[in-house]
Amino acid sequence: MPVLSCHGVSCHAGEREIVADFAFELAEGERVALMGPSGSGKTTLLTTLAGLRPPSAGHVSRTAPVTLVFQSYGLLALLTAAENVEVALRAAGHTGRDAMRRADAVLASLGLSEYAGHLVEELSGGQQQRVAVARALAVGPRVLLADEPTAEQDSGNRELVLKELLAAEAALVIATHDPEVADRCDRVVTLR
Ligand SMILES: Nc1ncnc2c1ncn2[C@@H]1O[C@H](COP(=O)(O)OP(=O)(O)OP(=O)(O)O)[C@@H](O)[C@H]1O
Repeated sequence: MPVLSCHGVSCHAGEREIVADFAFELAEGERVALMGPSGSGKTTLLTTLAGLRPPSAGHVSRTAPVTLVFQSYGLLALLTAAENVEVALRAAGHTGRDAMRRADAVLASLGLSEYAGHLVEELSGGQQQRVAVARALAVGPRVLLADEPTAEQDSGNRELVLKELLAAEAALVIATHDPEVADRCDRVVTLR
């Protein structure tokens, strides 16, 4: 049984149809690259699959909570990198010291140890993007949707982000323009 599926999904912005009659199934542990030109609807589709916007037609089924890495990160700028991750861990039921320990470990895995105590607004775009990935991975997601999570990374950090995403025991959809990222996934779904 898929952990996430949708059938006949259409998404509109006003009168304009952005995604048309889209069907998709994501199996437990499967890794899918979502590709397509800029403006083809990848972000629209991911936010719809995550349940953040209703489709204008069709149906989305989820058998597990869905975690989303936002394209624009969605971090709390006046908290530190570690606090951003701890907020997610606390919301998932982890308490004080355990949340701090887990946040430190996941930030370290993404090369951010020395920035854990920095305010997000003091970090570069690429560092903020890795904090957003850390926050998503920290909660041990079963279904993870990541919107261009390597777009702001240099090649070394792109590898780090990809390695950590692929090491997660999660069913994964990665929206990407990067053919090398797509090559590392099990299959590619392309929006036109
Ligand atoms: N809230 C909105 N109101 C109007 N149009 C929107 C809205 N959100 C998205 N769109 C339009 O929908 C289309 C798809 O946008 P979306 O961000 O989903 O594409 P994308 O494939 O993720 O693009 P990119 O690769 O550039 O991130 C675009 O043409 C965009 O202008």
